[in-house]
Amino acid sequence: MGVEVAVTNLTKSFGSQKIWQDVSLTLPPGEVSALLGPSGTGKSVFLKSLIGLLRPEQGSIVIDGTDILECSTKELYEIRKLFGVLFQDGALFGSMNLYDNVAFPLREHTKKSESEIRTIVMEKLELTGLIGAETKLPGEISGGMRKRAGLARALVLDPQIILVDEPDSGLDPVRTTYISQTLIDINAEIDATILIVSHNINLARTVPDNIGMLFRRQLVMFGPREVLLTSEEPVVKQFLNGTMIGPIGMSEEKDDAQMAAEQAMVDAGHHAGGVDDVEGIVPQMKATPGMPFRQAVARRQERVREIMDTLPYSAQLAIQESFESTALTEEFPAIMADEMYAVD
Ligand SMILES: Nc1ncnc2c1ncn2[C@@H]1O[C@H](COP(=O)(O)OP(=O)(O)OP(=O)(O)O)[C@@H](O)[C@H]1O
Repeated sequence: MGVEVAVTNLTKSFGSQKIWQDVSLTLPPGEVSALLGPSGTGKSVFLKSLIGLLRPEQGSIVIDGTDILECSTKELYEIRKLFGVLFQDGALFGSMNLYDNVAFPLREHTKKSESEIRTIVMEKLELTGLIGAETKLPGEISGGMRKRAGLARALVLDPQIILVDEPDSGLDPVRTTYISQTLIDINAEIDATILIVSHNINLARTVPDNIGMLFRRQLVMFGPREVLLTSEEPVVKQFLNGTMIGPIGMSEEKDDAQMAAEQAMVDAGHHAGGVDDVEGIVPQMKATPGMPFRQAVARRQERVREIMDTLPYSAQLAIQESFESTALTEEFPAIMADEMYAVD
């Protein structure tokens, strides 16, 4: 199972520009979490901080029991081996075909034979739907395939934590759904802790077990998906519905006068953009039939049950509903459902 990542009171600035402050969240081991937020709120900076590429000036990041802001360079090197990272553009080597790109970390960091490498590379290419494309160069394939190749490469060293920076960027909605499905399948297959950074609304609604949101240099919230998806917080509602009405502006935060002017336009019949308000919860994606049972589902139920009392009432109702429907699906074996619902 993947490891826990516990972030406490993390603050990061560049010179006098504060990116975010006092960010605290825990990525539950083996679950899929997403960090949302408008452009420029520091989501990528957060990912880079987790892997030690950027250094926040305050707080702690404890991974597998080690605070990476306090540890030695050698310890950080060891901790980094737990990570697989998918950067926005896939970060592939343009002169290498897909096979060699995916094999690269194995050739660089292990002493495995070429036949062992072949077995691993082909397994990851199959998991990411790239069998048949091994000999293609990155320049000869679509953006979606490049992302999947980047994902395959991020998986070859059996990471326990996978960081994914905007898996949807540059992809059409259908390809975004495919990569979303791939992320869920990977979680089912290797039970790694996954953090996805995105501003894609559909992905946010359907993929993660837990969701957080950055806005105005703060972590607005982080918790089980139902908390954010049922939230009445104006910034969350605006973000999830993609409209112009709300605190998120074009390039910077709005002032009250601008918000009032925009509301007046809508009251006069102007369309504020976005889809019609989506209320309630869209079901979470499941692993593709034939994949292993996603162990995170049962673990999460147990965990969420323990913190249920601390959650907003609307989230509690949605969680209860999802527990009931999960217990009725094949993904959640009946025997486990019985254990879950046993009275203590
Ligand atoms: N190395 C750096 N040096 C100085 N400023 C930086 C550095 N990296 C990022 N920033 C600044 O930090 C802020 C947050 O950037 P970041 O890329 O993390 O935002 P984001 O939320 O990921 O945005 P997007 O969704 O558009 O990718 C930006 O103002 C950016 O200019």
